[in-house]
Amino acid sequence: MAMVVLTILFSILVTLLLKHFYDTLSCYWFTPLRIKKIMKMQGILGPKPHFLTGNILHMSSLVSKTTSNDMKTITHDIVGRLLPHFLQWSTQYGKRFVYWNGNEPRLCLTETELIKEFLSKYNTVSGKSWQQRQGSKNFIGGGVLMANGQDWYHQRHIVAPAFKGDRLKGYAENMVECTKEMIQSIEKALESGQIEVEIGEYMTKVTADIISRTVFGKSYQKGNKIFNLLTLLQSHCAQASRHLSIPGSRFFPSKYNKEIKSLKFEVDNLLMEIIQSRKDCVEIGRSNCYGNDLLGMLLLNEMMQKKKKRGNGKSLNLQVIMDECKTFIFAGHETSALLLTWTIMLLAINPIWQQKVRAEIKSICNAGIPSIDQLSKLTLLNMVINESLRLYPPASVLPRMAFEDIMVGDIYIPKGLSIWIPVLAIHHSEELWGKDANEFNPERFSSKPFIHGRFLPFASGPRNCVGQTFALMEAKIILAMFISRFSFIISENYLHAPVVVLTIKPKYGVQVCLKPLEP
Ligand code: HEM
Repeated sequence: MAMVVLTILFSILVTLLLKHFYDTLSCYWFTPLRIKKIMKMQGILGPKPHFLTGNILHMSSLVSKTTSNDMKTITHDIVGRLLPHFLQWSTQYGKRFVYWNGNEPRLCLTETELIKEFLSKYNTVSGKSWQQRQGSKNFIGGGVLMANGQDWYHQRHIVAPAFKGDRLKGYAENMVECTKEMIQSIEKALESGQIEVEIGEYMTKVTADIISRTVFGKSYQKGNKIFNLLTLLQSHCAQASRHLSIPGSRFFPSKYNKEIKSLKFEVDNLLMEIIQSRKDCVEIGRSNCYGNDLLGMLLLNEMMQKKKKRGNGKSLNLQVIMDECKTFIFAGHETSALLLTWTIMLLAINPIWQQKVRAEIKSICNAGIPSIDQLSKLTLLNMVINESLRLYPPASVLPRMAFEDIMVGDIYIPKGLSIWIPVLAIHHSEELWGKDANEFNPERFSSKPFIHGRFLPFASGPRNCVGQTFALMEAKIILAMFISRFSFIISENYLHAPVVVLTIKPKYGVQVCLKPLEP
């Protein structure tokens, strides 16, 4: 009898091992070969990939070469510096080519019509690849940014109302308060004799305060702590994900993997404490709502859906609620800080535009603080923000994987192929923007008809940035208040050295010399 049981167990083990072996082979060998063959048949070629690493090593060596020196002058011609592999491969293979990010094949797409079609039509059958999800799993988990298919659809519908109508307007007060604090701390620095500041630090702090208050409301101090831990966690995850193309690397007991585990535990505990105390307050009757912030909205949704016994409404479980909070902190912070930092750099080197925008703010807003209704009247400021997002889009590329076979225009995209949209290159394309594509010219956003698919700082289609209106409202409030309080020029110490570390950053920050203006 024992022998029979052992034989059965052994057979199960062997079957599982064989299946695992076949899945690994299929993931690293058969599927990539199949995709390569299909693309070749359509005349879409690309650089030869290496086993496991694909074209990653070649890309990193090109990028480290082009970014090893700082730029000699402040020019916005940065595609060759940040996406040298794109320039090389598009010259060699044309507008469409396939390259390999490890074992993940990626089709580069720059044709605006095809981008528009892909981003508007295929949101539930395309999404974030295993590599992308794995790389961010430990710091944002399964929140809306990394969710796919029906899970994404469901989560998007739950979080989207947080960025609409009165709820959205309700965040303005926080934004003004946080900006006032930031301005006071700059004034203090100037009073102490400083004439120059690294403006990126202030923008990072103010956007962190705003997002912590938006997500956690009154619990924002704990929120700030979570924010700091998440920042550390994100950088560890970025280090660890460099080895993701090696099978099983995520299980190695490396220094990073150990620290990731303990940081994640700490963040989740802090989040759980906040959630539990809100739930307790409602349960014992000390409060009649879960809070007027984003977390409160998610908890209310969870409670209402649970109550709907017969309805088929799905609720978010606690882990997803925690992941959603982390997602908003991650997605809504660095991008906004960078938009503000690059815009201030652009205005610091373009004094005429700085004066024009200041005059506009003065003529529209009382004491430089815009009300919600005044925001839409700040047209010059809006044009400057768009031009800044065009030249320095915080998210320089958009990768999405096809989970089913699809047709985009005349291209047959097999399941498992990722579409890679090089936003930065599209934003700097002379073919799409004209001869002055690399110059700062906000006028281009004044009247020219909008060509769909060529301006993608927030992606587009149903899976665009859900926080776009929040981000633009925040940017206008902060910039309007800052510009009307200080005049500024770029410091001699500023070195122009944009780099891509997930987003486009100024390598050494942006140093500006400030002069307070009369209120
Ligand atoms: C200037 C600021 C911002 C920029 C340039 C930006 C850009 C983007 C882009 C390009 C995407 C699509 C990413 C992809 O699919 O791979 C995205 C998605 C997203 N963004 Fe933003 N974002 C900004 C600010 C914000 C803010 C302030 C929030 C929240 C408060 C936010 C929340 C999100 C979320 C949750 C998603 C995922 C949406 C989905 O997949 O349905 N973003 N953002």
